[in-house]
Amino acid sequence: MANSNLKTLRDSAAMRWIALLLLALAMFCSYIFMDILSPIKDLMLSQRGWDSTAFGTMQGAETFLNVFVFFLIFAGIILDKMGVRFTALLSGAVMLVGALIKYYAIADTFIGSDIEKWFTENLNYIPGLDELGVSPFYKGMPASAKVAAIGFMIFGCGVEMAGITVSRGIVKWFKGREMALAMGSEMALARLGVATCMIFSPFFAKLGGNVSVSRSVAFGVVLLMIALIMFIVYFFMDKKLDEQTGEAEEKDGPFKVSDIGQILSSSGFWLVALLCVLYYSAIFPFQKYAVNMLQCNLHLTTPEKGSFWADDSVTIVQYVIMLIVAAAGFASNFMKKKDLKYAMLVVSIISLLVYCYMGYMRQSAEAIFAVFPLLAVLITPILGNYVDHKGKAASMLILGSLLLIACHLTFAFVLPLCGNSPVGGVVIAYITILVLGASFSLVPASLWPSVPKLVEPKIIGSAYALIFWIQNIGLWLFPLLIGKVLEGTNPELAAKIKAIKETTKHAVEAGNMTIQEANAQVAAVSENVAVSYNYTWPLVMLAALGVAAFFLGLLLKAVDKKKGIGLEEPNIK
Ligand SMILES: NCCCC[C@H](NC(=O)[C@@H](N)CCCCN)C(=O)O
Repeated sequence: MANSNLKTLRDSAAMRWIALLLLALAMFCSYIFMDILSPIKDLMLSQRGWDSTAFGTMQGAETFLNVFVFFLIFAGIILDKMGVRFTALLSGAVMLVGALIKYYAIADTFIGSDIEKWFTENLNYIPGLDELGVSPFYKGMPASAKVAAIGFMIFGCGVEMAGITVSRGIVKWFKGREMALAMGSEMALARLGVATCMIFSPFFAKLGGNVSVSRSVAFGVVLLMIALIMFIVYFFMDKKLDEQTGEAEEKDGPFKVSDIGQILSSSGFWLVALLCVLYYSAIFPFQKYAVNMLQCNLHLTTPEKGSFWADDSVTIVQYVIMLIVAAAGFASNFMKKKDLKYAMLVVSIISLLVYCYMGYMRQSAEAIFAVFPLLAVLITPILGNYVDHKGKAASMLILGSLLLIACHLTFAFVLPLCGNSPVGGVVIAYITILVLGASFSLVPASLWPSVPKLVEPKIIGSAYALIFWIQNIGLWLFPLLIGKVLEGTNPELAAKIKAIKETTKHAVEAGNMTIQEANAQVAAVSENVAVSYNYTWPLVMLAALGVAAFFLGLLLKAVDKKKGIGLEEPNIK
């Protein structure tokens, strides 16, 4: 250490922020993998023969073990018993194992393998769970979707465990210092991960003109290897810190069953946990379908191959502009001089507008939707700072819910009217997505820092684990429900696929068509069906979640006033 007065690693600002960078980069990579298939739902339908229900079931599997096998609760116990660095390594390894299984399911080698055959015939339900309607598999689910679901379940355990571990790690390194800014920065980088995924997943899938969905998943797997390396480096920093402080590990809040009772008896905790599950259920599951929703509503016309806007290098330029938006916006938080702060913000906003223009010119739903997490990258730390100094967390939760309702209703009822007006449609889509991005900054920036005001410091880790668990119930259920509502409200599309499958099957049996020709016809119809869904009802369902979150927000504000919880008070007095 440069300064001999510094006693431990965490006393050095540089070391503290390096520790945060390692944890946040690991989360950045995990958030990329989390949504790796979301922007290529249309390709999964056309290349792997999935339908919306298979896609929704597979996506929902991510939270299955956390919710029904209570893995998140165990993760909390492991974290409190074994400490941050061990749990970080464990979560990194679990994420990687799950990702490798998912990669195998999507890989070309899986097609026609014995494993595919076995999974086609077996694992049609889990005894007991099927009766309850919570089985992550069903009869007729494509084998690749079943195996991908198994991989995604394991990944889901790792990523949620990592989420709790990183939060606790930040508390360990930043307690009494710039903790809210550190948490906001970590979330901002995670959002950048989602934006990166929206651009690079389709980019890799379509690289060089030939479509390969497994290439996107391979990209995610490589990133998870990097995440594991980040956790390994963090392991040594954390160990060094403990050697310096003389602490064996964080033992200040061990998980005890009696603590759960204490947490569950707090009305404020319940209101925040319910608001969290309602709000996040209308965001994360939506994110998995948003690109397809835009494709279905905007009738985008991909630029001709060989034209300037269709070139792969434009994607890279657009990503660099995205990094400028994020870096300038993020840096503005640290500028002491007001002029410099505003200059950074102006650079960030101008870059954002350039980014939006490029997204329009490329007619790319993925690039258009990528501004959603991008705005959150820009303003989550700013709002976190606001909560730290000015408070108003409960009001921000209410405002965030109102914006959520307005956005989902606009997607449901206004966007479909703009399909024939290419510029109008894209402009409305951009504005709505940006407003949704603002909502997605308001709620997380105020919700997560409010939890320490609701429970004793000793049980904060357990409280986060419980909120994550309750939230995961919604994150499991809603992708599934969106898929089902989508299929249910678009019966003619499912019938179209069934009809072409039957017609081509008969033609092949009669010797009038080769299997290749039949597959090509099915793929062509599937491709057309994939961009023809009417998303009105799934979106109305998500808006209804926003309405419930809004009323809970009002109730929380009233309870806060009555009980003096201090949610409207600044964190730093
Ligand atoms: N330091 C704040 C941690 C919470 C961030 C929050 N993430 C979650 O709530 C995860 N449980 C979500 C996992 C998503 C699963 N698809 C966030 O706002 O990202």
